Amino acid sequence: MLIETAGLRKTYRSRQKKEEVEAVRGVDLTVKEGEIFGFLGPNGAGKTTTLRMLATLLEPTGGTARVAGHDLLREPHLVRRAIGYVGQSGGTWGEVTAREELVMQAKLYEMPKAEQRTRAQEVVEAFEMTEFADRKIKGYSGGQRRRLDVALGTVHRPRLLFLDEPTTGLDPQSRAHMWEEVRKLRERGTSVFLTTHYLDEADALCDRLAIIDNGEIVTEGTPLELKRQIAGDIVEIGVSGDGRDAAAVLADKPFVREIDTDESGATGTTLLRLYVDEGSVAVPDILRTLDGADIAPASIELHRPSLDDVFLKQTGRSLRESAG
Ligand SMILES: Nc1ncnc2c1ncn2[C@@H]1O[C@H](COP(=O)(O)OP(=O)(O)OP(=O)(O)O)[C@@H](O)[C@H]1O
Repeated sequence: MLIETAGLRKTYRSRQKKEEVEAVRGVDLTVKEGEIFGFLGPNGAGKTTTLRMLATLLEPTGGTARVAGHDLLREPHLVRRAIGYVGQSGGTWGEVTAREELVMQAKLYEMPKAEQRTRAQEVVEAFEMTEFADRKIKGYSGGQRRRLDVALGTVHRPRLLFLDEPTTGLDPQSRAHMWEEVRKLRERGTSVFLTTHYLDEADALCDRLAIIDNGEIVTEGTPLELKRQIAGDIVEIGVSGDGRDAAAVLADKPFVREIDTDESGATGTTLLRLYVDEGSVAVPDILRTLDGADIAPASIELHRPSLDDVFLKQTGRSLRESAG
């Protein structure tokens, strides 16, 4: 295991020690060598706090962890040597060039002088930065700057790279490019632990992920495993009123596993969320049943479970909305 934590906790105390924020409330995690592991959750869920603890930048209030073969609390210096860390955007800026920053980083990690420029060149090529590596950073686009941030984290060839929201604020093309860079890191043998509040990013990029909410892990697995927790399909039906009549007639149907009622839709309507075995078979039957009870649905929609449905099922809220 590359990362193994047990009961990892962090409580922030205000200076007057009056207020306490339980940012991380006992996290048990395992990350395997060679994985892209995602930590998905809404704003304030505790993602950055966990990541900074694992990267030795923040002292845990409780719990234990091994990172890259070393005890996080007893051997932080050995952990530090094995990992790379890229914080939320805003790291690089200024009059120097990407190449100069990379050489600086190599120096910082005490690489022999002869190797510093060679290593910088390798990283420039690996991250396809040749075109702009010798220009001043202040003229870079957001995507170029972010690419440099991540490149800097890899100069000393870490086994494990921590990335805090690597694509936040990037345009779709730069995001796609960043996903490719992260996949290439894995191909070259670097494992990646990243945080994100993008559902599609967690789904497309991560081998495994944990969903965190309110400082606690809600669920963990491969994107496919998580979506399979919601067996079958989801049919969403909009009905006027409180939806009780519709829910009552549909609840008796053998193919309906569960019905959730969501009143947050348009005024005067209710959204019924039906978890069914096979959506395409269920929809005609649902329509017939509603028709038989003289209920005309305002909308009906069939969809395969997404990671948002997993979050919704576990927390009762949509991550799409909570992430802001
Ligand atoms: N230095 C601090 N002092 C007090 N409270 C803090 C501190 N840093 C974070 N918190 C609180 O801890 C909780 C978790 O914050 P954290 O930054 O880990 O969340 P996050 O999931 O990374 O969110 P985001 O996506 O916004 O970065 C939040 O309620 C936050 O306000």
